[in-house]
Amino acid sequence: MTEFVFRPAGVAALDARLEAAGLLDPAMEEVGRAVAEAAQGLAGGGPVLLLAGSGANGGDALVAARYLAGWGAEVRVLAAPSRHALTRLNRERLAAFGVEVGELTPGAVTREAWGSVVLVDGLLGTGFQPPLRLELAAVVEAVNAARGAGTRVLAIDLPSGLDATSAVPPGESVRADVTVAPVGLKPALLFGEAATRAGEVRVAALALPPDWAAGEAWATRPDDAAVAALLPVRRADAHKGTAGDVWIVGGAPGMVGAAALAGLGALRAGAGRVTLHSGAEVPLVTPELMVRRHGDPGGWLAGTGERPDAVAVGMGLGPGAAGLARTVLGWGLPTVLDADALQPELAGAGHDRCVWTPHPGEAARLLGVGTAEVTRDPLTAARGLQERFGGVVVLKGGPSVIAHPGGRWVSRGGHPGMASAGMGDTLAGVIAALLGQGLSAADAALAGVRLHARAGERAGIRHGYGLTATDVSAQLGGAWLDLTGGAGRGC
Ligand SMILES: NC(=O)C1=CN([C@@H]2O[C@H](COP(=O)(O)OP(=O)(O)OC[C@H]3O[C@@H](n4cnc5c(N)ncnc54)[C@H](O)[C@@H]3O)[C@@H](O)[C@H]2O)[C@@H](O)CC1
Repeated sequence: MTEFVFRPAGVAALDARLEAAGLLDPAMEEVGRAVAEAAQGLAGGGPVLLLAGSGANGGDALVAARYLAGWGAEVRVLAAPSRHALTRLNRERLAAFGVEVGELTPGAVTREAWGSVVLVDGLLGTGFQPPLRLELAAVVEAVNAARGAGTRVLAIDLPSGLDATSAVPPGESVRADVTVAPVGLKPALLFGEAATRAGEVRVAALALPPDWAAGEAWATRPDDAAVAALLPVRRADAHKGTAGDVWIVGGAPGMVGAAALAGLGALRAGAGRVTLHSGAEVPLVTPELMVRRHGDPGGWLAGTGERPDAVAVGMGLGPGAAGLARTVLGWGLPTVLDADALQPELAGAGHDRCVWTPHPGEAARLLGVGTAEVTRDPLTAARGLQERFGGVVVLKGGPSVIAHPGGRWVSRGGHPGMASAGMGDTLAGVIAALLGQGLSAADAALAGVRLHARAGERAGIRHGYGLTATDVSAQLGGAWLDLTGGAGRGC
């Protein structure tokens, strides 16, 4: 399922539409039921403690308590006073089930958590405005202490205390084992330290009018079927001339490995022919990679009339890369700009066939901000880069963000072993290969990132944290088959 990613403003807008259509009550009912089902699965028949805050997040918890009580589970409920109409209504409905609702205090949480197998955190969701007020801070501490003593914690929408938009928790927050997110994900569930506090994230789909969720989403996370549909299908009479002629422009003395890795990535992602243009002597990484050395690569690029189907420029290129990149951009061909070609002076030079592939440090350089600002909110950073540089931006990370003129995608998968030098060079080659096979810049970026991540997952099984970019390249063909469902498609 392709998932939506919302910011609080999008959630509020969706709520307003639901309310205007008289659908907010059924929506909260659906969320509560999904939470109850997840809690029941975790509790295995044991007692469940539900904590309800003063907003709609608390309302979700009260609905969940009603379902659990109706299914015969032992439920304990502690709730804050609320002025939220639907939350109050659901508290009244719960009373009809004979469930007593206790006052939400840190002491009560500690007491009631004792013997509870699962604790449901419905304290705060997208309506949280940091910092956490003192009385709730102590409740959060009590929740985490209960978890430390063995109670499983299920958060509704977000672990309480996380700022929905930020990868950096504003302070202490609930640490959850499972988070059930209504309608879609929030950035905090995807990125950085915040995401590590959410545990396993499950999206609870709601019955909404078609297009409502898409209309309010800040980004989407496409599934593998959507990515597979982008990959080219070859005819039986395909030959190297139809599979894309790719150039890699990179490699300076002492930095030739980066360009060689990009070349290898392009070959393994199906490019028909890959030529590495370099100002340095490049080692033979594989005989299929053609290497052309130029005394003055910039001069040669400026003068040559030869043109490939796609170019990747910048890997290991060193100083002067911006000038070379500008020349290549001037050709208007499908182009990947990576590493040293990612220079602020190229702002506005992008065109609709180019893909910029910065990691957070490079993105910070391009935006003129600190790296922490980029990693705190990668979706906003990627959008800012796309607006400033044009084309498509892949902001690399776990997960990566792809910003294109129509919106933003968040990638899936990958492996922590991919945190090693050379991975980005391989990715640049992969995206160039897909461009060379006729994909648009946005599609090549999305499909390239997912292929690379899938190859990393495969390589990770064998090599764990010791996996290298070369290992990932070697798995690209298998990753392609995983995504498309087998060999020979279309032949
Ligand atoms: N469209 C959707 O996605 C739906 C969302 N629902 C739920 O609605 C939630 C959002 O509800 P609300 O907007 O009512 O917001 P929340 O329930 O997240 O929080 C609002 C409450 O928290 C309190 N609060 C805010 N900042 C605080 C702080 N720093 N310290 C202590 N207390 C603080 C406020 O006083 C307010 O009472 C979502 O997270 C989700 O759980 C569902 O109920 C229905 C459908």
